[in-house]
Amino acid sequence: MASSFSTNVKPCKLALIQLAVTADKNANLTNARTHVLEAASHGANLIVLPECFNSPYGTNFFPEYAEHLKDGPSVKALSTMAKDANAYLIGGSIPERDPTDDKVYNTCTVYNPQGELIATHRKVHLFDIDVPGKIRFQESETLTAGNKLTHVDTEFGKVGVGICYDIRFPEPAMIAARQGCFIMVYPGAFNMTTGPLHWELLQRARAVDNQIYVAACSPARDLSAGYHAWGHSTVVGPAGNVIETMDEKQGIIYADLDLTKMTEFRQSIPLYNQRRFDLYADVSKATP
Ligand SMILES: NC(=O)CC(=O)C(=O)O
Repeated sequence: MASSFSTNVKPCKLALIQLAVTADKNANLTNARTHVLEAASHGANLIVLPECFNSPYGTNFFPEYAEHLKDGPSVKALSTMAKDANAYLIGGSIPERDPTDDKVYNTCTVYNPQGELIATHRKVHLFDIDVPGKIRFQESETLTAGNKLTHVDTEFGKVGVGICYDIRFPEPAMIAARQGCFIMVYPGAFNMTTGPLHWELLQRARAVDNQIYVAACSPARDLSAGYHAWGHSTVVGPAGNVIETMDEKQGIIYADLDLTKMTEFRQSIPLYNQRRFDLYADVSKATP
C-alpha cells in the first residue's frame, strides 16, 4: 500500500510551548497568550500547548477546572490567540465538562488561523497506572475517555492528535499515518518516573514505525505542585531522529517540517510498499 499523504502543501514551522502552569486559570491563559504570540513572531504557523495547561494536573482538579467548550473562558481565549497569532493552534488540553451528560473529559481543542474551532480530541486512553513506591494515578476517578481518533486537515497537511497516555498505544499513530497524517501531535505530561524511561522512546517509536513526524508538548516542571511533569518537549523526525528537545523549564522549541524530505526518506526505506497485509491486519482499515 502506497503512502497516502499529500506533498502538495506548504512547509510549516512548528512551535512547542512548554508552559509553567499554576493554580490560577486566568494567569495560565495570559501566559499561554504571551507565548503563542511570541512563537508566531518567530514565524511559527503550527503552535502546540501542553496537556492540562490551564489547570494543575490532578484528578481532584479536573472537575473543579472543567468548563463547557461552547462558552468556556479557555476556548474563547484560545480562539482569540490563534486569530491574533494567525496560526493553527493545537490548544494543549483542558478539563472539559459536557453539558449533555455532565461528564468530564481531558480535551484538546484545535483552531485555524481565523480562530475557528476545527477539531476536538478527548483523551482516548485514560492514564490509570500504579507503579508501587513510585506513582499511582487514576484519571478514571474523575475523567471519562473519549471515543474517537482525531485527524485535522490543515493547509500544511493532515495532523493526527492524541493526548499523553494515548502515545503508549501504537494503533492511533499507525492509523493516522496510513490515513495520510504527516505528524502526530501529543500534548502530554509524563512524570519523573515514566518520563526518563519512556517519553522520548515512545515518540521515536511512533515516528520510526510510521515514518512520520511526532511532537510531544509538556508543561514545565513545578516541584511545588502535586504532580511533577518531566518536561522535555520534543520533536522527532520521520527517521526517528530527535530534531529538537529541551529541559524541564518553561520555553519554546521550533522545528521546520519538510514533507519533501519525509517523502525522500520514505522512498529510501519504502516500508509503505513492503507491508504484508496477507500476513497481518491493516488496522487503518479496521477503524470503526
Ligand atoms: N500523564 C499521562 O497521561 C501519561 C503518562 O504520564 C505516562 O504514560 O507515563
